[in-house]
Amino acid sequence: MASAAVADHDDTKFEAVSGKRVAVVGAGVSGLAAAYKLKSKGLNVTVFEADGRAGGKLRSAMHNGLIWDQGANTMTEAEPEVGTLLDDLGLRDKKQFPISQKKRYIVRNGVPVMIPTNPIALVTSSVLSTQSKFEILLEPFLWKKHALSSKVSDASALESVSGFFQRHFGQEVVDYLIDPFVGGTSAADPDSLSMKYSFPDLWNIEKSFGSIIVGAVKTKFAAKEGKSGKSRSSPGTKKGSRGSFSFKGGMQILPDMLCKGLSHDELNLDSKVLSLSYDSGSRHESWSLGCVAHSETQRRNLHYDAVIMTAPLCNVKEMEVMKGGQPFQLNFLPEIKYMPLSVIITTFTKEKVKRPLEGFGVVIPSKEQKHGFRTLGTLFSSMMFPDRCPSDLHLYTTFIGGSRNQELAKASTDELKQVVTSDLQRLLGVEGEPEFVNHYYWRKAFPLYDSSYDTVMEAVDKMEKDLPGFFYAGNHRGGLSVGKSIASGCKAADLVISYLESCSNDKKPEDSL
Ligand SMILES: Cc1cc2nc3c(=O)[nH]c(=O)nc-3n(C[C@H](O)[C@H](O)[C@H](O)COP(=O)(O)OP(=O)(O)OC[C@H]3O[C@@H](n4cnc5c(N)ncnc54)[C@H](O)[C@@H]3O)c2cc1C
Ligand SMILES: C=Cc1c2[nH]c(c1C)Cc1[nH]c(c(CCC(=O)O)c1C)Cc1[nH]c(c(C)c1CCC(=O)O)Cc1[nH]c(c(C)c1C=C)C2
Repeated sequence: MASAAVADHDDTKFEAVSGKRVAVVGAGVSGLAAAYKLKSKGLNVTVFEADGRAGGKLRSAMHNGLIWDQGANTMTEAEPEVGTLLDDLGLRDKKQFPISQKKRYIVRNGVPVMIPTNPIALVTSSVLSTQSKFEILLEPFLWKKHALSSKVSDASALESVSGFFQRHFGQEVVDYLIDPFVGGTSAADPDSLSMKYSFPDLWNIEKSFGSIIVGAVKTKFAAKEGKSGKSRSSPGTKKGSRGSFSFKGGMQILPDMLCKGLSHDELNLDSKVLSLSYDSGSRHESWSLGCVAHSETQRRNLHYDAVIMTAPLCNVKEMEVMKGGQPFQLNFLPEIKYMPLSVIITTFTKEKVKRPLEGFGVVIPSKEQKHGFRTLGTLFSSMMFPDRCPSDLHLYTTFIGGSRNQELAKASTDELKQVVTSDLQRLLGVEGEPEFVNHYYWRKAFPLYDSSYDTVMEAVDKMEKDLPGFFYAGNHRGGLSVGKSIASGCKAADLVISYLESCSNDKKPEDSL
């Protein structure tokens, strides 16, 4: 009964906004997820994408029986919005889980060592010295407070990831666990990342419990208790518990399926948004959007009731924005640093790989560059997903650049092929040249969530506050991962619906006059 009442309420709510026109800028996974949600609620959506293809940082390729990803390789289902979307798209059957995904390696003293995944494995592992293992064990008693936190109220908000973990677990943990984790999830280094924005959950745990170990254990128990209570009434809530996954055919399947629901008129590829204008005087469609296609010289102006912006903020900064006929200067948007990255795909015949490793991949800590390594890390793509290449080959995906080596990210395919072959020779014993090489360069792969990121978030909040009906979503807000980008897009769609509903309520008395 209760759920029927809720459904009734929701139906009236959507009736009020159905047919309203919403522009979504950017056909990355956040924009497409937002458009999908809005369309499913009966709104009229148009997606604008500057590129000639949809997907943004999800980009799969195929050639001669090889399948690889040039952008994101895997995703998780930690955000509930992801599970809902996969169900709605009927994509559960296409999910592909990596074989032995828990086997992940870091390099220590020039050789790959498996990263321990539980406390017992940590004790026996050679990743850390005995002293560091004790420091972890004794962290509840030995962790140090932020030196300035008691004097300057907001000083801890600016703390770097390395500073934070150094206080809790010591420098070796930073060098051999945190640095490779950060490298393998953002291509950044722990000195420049902000703890508050990169690991908000751990940052909050320290605020509540002090010790990370105590806080993590207590939070885990509390979550388990919550879950067991829940699972009695609704079985099957452990959908996201199997870790990272891809799709048969690569990550591109996800944007492709999202695009399938959009008609030709609803998805405008090759359409770069150049300007946005808000006019509060208009009763309907108070937003005007100017865009230009590659093939055209003339700008098209189109009208909408709301806008969801998912283009990277560096692109938003270039847009001309007007409010009430006056320029709305975006000079309050700070410059954002981006990580450049090259992704190199190689294949080697199996007999040429003398020491292959099973599992997810290997990341190289910055400290290990002294042994001559120049790559950030390599995913063992065909070990994870054997159908990605013929059975006589190994296919590898190697990442180069990031904050550690920004110049090398820009190098030629030939130079990078040598760099990758040299690192794989040391790590896996590959012999000779790769059979196949593919190179994709991301000039701005990831925004850097550094200590000035609070000014970025403040500027985004200001844009939304000063521009009614404008909502910002995507990987510049709340996290880099595919899952977090989807969640951000879905949240923006919900906010648009609430906003349009409130507009229609405001207009009702006037309408009846
Ligand atoms: C190499 C690489 C590996 C990654 N690996 C993983 C991984 O394994 N797991 C994971 O979870 N995440 C991974 N990520 C991160 C994740 O893929 C991205 O953060 C996420 O896909 C971003 O989605 P988005 O929609 O926010 O942005 P984007 O995908 O960047 O989409 C924004 C879109 O806006 C368009 N645009 C820009 N300006 C305009 C304009 N003026 N008009 C119209 N359109 C415009 C762009 O062309 C783009 O298509 C990886 C990213 C990269 C680059
Ligand atoms: C070595 C460089 C990189 C590798 N992948 C990426 C880089 C820069 C990009 C990337 N990978 C992940 C994400 C999402 C981050 C998030 O916030 O969830 C991004 C942007 C997924 C990921 N990769 C690794 C981990 C621990 C995660 C988190 C999700 C999960 O646990 O599966 C580690 C890792 N990345 C790379 C390798 C070789 C590797 C581990 C051995 C490549």
